[in-house]
Amino acid sequence: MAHNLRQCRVLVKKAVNAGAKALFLPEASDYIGISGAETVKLVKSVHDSEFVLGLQEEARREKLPIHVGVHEPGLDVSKVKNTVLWIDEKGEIAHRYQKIHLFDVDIKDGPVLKESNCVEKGMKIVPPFTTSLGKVASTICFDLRFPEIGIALKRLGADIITYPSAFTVPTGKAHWEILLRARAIETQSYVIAAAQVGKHNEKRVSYGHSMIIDPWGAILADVGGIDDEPEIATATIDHDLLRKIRMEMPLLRRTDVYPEI
Ligand SMILES: O=C(O)CNC(=O)[C@H](CS)NC(=O)CCC(=O)C(=O)O
Repeated sequence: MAHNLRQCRVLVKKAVNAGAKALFLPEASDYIGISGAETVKLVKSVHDSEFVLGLQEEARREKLPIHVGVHEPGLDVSKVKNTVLWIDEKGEIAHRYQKIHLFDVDIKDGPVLKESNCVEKGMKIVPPFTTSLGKVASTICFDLRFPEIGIALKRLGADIITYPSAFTVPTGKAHWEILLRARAIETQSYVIAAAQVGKHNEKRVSYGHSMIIDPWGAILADVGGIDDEPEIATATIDHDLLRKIRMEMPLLRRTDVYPEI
């Protein structure tokens, strides 16, 4: 966790130097455990986590909001919550989302992960919140595969939908970019997807390729192949473009035919 905090502090500096208005960090930026048991053993509440306290200090000092994925203690002590925090420019935790869809897979010759063994699932969509970039909405990683949550967040007013992630390499190669672009196109929103990259331990490697996508589906940034060091990407959020795309091609839903989500 101390190492991850050091890496995040470097990214904060880079974001400040780039003139960024906010910094978006990946899912589980505090740590990736080698097992469910280790994930539970390492968890700390935000009040005791040197990782979260350190980022709050950075946000306050640099007046830079930070959106970051972490683990928090579960209601059941044998589990954790997989959450993302919006730390505002005063260093306060102003918003929090808990991952709804958990990653339980058993792929032949591929990843076998059962997130629900050690993670409690979130029970609600958190409405988009106002920031100096526009209205930001949070989801996490595997949520990306469920268009419903993106569409619900768009209906609630999102301009930017975030997918902080730690995708596996095979699923990342096959699906990451196309899913992100699809979510941006169908919601006519910016998509910001900060992604873990590289080897965490003997069992886990993350695909990387943090991306920023515009509401037309164009990739504005793509950084971090699996051998790369942590890096940031920047892009401008263009509210005229958001308005233009939404006006020129209104996506009026037929909720008289299928249910509203
Ligand atoms: O393990 C932690 O502590 C943090 N959580 C994760 O890394 C999660 C659960 S294992 N990863 C994903 O959801 C990847 C999804 C994915 O790769 C896909 O949808 O293809």
